[in-house]
Amino acid sequence: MTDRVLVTGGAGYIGSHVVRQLGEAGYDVVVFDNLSTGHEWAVTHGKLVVGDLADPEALEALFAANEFAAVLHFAAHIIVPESVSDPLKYYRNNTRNTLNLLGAMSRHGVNRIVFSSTAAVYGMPDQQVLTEDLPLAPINPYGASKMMSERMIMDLASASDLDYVILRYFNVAGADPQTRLGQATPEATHLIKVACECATGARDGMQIFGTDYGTRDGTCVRDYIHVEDLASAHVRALEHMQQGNGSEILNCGYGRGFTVREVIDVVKRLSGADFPVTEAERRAGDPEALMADNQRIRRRLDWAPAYDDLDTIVQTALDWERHWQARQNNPTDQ
Ligand SMILES: NC(=O)c1ccc[n+]([C@@H]2O[C@H](COP(=O)([O-])OP(=O)(O)OC[C@H]3O[C@@H](n4cnc5c(N)ncnc54)[C@H](O)[C@@H]3O)[C@@H](O)[C@H]2O)c1
Ligand SMILES: O=c1ccn([C@@H]2O[C@H](COP(=O)(O)OP(=O)(O)O[C@H]3O[C@H](CO)[C@@H](O)[C@H](O)[C@H]3O)[C@@H](O)[C@H]2O)c(=O)[nH]1
Repeated sequence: MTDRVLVTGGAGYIGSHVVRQLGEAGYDVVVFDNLSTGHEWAVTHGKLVVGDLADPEALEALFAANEFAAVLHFAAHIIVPESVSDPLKYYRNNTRNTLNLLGAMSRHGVNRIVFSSTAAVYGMPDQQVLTEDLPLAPINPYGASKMMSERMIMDLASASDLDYVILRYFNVAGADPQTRLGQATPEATHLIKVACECATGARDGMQIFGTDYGTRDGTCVRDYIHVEDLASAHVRALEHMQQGNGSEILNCGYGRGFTVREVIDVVKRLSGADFPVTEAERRAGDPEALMADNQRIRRRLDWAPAYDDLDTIVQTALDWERHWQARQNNPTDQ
């Protein structure tokens, strides 16, 4: 059995951290990415094939040229408000292109997949700590596009020898502690990224979306997971399938949450910067509080986080942000 693995979207934020850990674990990695939001420099291990999942010929050539032991599928569009205004863009790239990928895997006998899903598949649940067997009720096309992809994967698995690990990420943040990788998406909307851009002077200020929630300080609660811990879950998921342990659906989070105000306070304290923060209306589609019940991933993958600390998450994000801005200002000085 070969240990060559295909990583779609491996030039992006989360995929690039996973590629680094896979490379360090000895896997032979092939990244397939159209570089729409990813970066060539972010592929630190293996080979990058520039191509689009919407292109059947490129996919066919990729699978004909390589014998893959498994696929890790990250490639997607990820901006929730954009999915509301342009839903077909999300169904095309997230749902239809997952169908294209599953078709190529099926034709070429590749029978293991790790899939990047999201807490957005749960929608606006009544409870705050979420288990994997809750009913899925996404409230935006992004979440729906991922739920439909999950369903296709499960249906194909029922009809074939496909094994899968569906990972439902909660709020991913932080960066490689050695600042080799980090979130480099232009016009990012994620809370910790936005606050770090304010702290380092790349933005003048930011808003808190909603201060009248029923939480301890009125702002939304989220379960922030360090990208390195999320990456290690992927390596374990791959090993789990390679050892013949079958398919899983697993939440990826720490099981505790922080409010928006608490996150901003940590960014201010660690950076020493006091940037302007204004209070604004609730953002459409924001659930009040989301936290992962992570008992299943701990048990099934024997996964234990190494960075479960908000200061560590924010410090690595701040270090990356400073590095990334210096690099953009002096592109030759890398
Ligand atoms: N960032 C989060 O907090 C979060 C939370 C839950 C789930 N996810 C999921 O994790 C995955 C990775 O997200 P990310 O934050 O690293 O985003 P990202 O935008 O940094 O990475 C996505 C990568 O996929 C590539 N890509 C997109 N469409 C493609 C296509 N048609 N063909 C080939 N390559 C394509 C992009 O160029 C990019 O490198 C996504 O599936 C996303 O839905 C992310
Ligand atoms: O400038 C900002 C940005 C965000 N927020 C708030 O901060 C919280 C977190 O927002 P954000 O970082 O945008 O993440 P989410 O909207 O929770 O979504 C992320 O986490 C989900 C899983 O929980 C994934 O499904 C999504 O893909 C991913 O973007 C929310 O209450 C936002 O309203 C602000 O108040 N101001």
